[in-house]
Amino acid sequence: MAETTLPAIEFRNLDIVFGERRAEALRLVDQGKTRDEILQATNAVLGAAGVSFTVDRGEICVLMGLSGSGKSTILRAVNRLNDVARGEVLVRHRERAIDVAACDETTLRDIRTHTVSMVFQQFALLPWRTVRQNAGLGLELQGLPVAERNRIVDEKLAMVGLTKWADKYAHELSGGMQQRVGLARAFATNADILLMDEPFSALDPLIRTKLQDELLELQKSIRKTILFVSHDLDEALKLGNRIAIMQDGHIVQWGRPDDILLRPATPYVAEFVRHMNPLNVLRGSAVMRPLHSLKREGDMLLLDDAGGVRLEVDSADRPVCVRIEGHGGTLGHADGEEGRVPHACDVIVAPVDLKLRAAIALKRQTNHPILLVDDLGRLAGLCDNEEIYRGLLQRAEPRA
Ligand SMILES: Nc1ncnc2c1ncn2[C@@H]1O[C@H](COP(=O)(O)OP(=O)(O)OP(=O)(O)O)[C@@H](O)[C@H]1O
Repeated sequence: MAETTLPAIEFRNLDIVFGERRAEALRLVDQGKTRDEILQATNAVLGAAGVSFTVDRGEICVLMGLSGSGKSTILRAVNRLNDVARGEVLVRHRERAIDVAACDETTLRDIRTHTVSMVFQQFALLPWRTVRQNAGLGLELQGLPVAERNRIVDEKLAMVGLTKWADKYAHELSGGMQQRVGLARAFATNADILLMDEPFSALDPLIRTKLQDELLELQKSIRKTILFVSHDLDEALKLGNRIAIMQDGHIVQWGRPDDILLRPATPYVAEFVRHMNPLNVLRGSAVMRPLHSLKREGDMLLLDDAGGVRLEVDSADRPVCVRIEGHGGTLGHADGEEGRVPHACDVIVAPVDLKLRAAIALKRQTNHPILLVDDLGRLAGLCDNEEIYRGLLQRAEPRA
């Protein structure tokens, strides 16, 4: 595989078993026995079974599921804190895919020091060290001289807004601040992969939301690969580029947030998503009527059933102009985040990743149809009332 396309992490048919009678437990896994049956027959706990998925570089992948479903078990396999019974855990390390489950101790140490860094739920700060010393722990293990260490740490403490607290001790900080130290410590090592095991769940809801926002903001510049454990679907949908939903050691669905919301794969997932608010999760691309299903007449696309609103596109399907009941109309370009159009218009053009919330704001403001275009300005689809209602009701258009 070309080095640039190597995923950051790849799990291949991973089984993890806690207990003495591993081989017997694995035989029962192969026979399709459940975790309970395996426990009863062998006294071994099935931590994870048949887990396969990839995490691309720069992606946030969230492992989500009820308590005991196996999220931490999988996360901890990435730096071999858990033994793998069967399968591979490939980690991109120094431009090569290394099977952490099978590599030698020296390589493992190198991976833990330079490639994979962990952020814990309970912050794990050493009480006798200052914030700066805690944040520099990973760099100390890398053997960096103190001046260099402090330079990097101060930079990371600034990133998480803790510059003024560098010389304080953990007990002098609030929970949210302590977790910011945890983040600074993980960022400081320059590891490409961050493992985050429910990092915000010990915090109160307001601080938790704030740290989620900060993480997303930071991620725009740091572009780390993050494997994040959460038992909260709201958090998973907000943070994850992709989400793996776990049940009893198995991954029951792995996909993008909109896929999980619109196409839950099992009743268990459907139960999770039933009460979710789709407004902040769904984007135009997930609900739009795609270009190929719009009616065409020559180089005109009909945007309403009566054929009164017609769009002319060029040879690359880029919107050129619009005609309303035979008269020339104007196209207005909206920003994708806020849902605002700069001037009066008849039809709106917006980025295909327009949030559903922004689409509703635009409709409310103008009541015009919304054309969704890709990065090159080519029409991808139409988002009008029908598509918005469908999204709100979390009903997927049958796949074409
Ligand atoms: N070191 C261990 N020894 C024995 N059993 C373990 C060990 N680690 C995890 N388990 C068991 O494996 C199963 C999965 O645990 P895991 O911690 O991965 O779940 P989780 O989804 O992360 O749950 P939580 O949200 O409660 O942390 C549980 O039944 C747990 O008891």
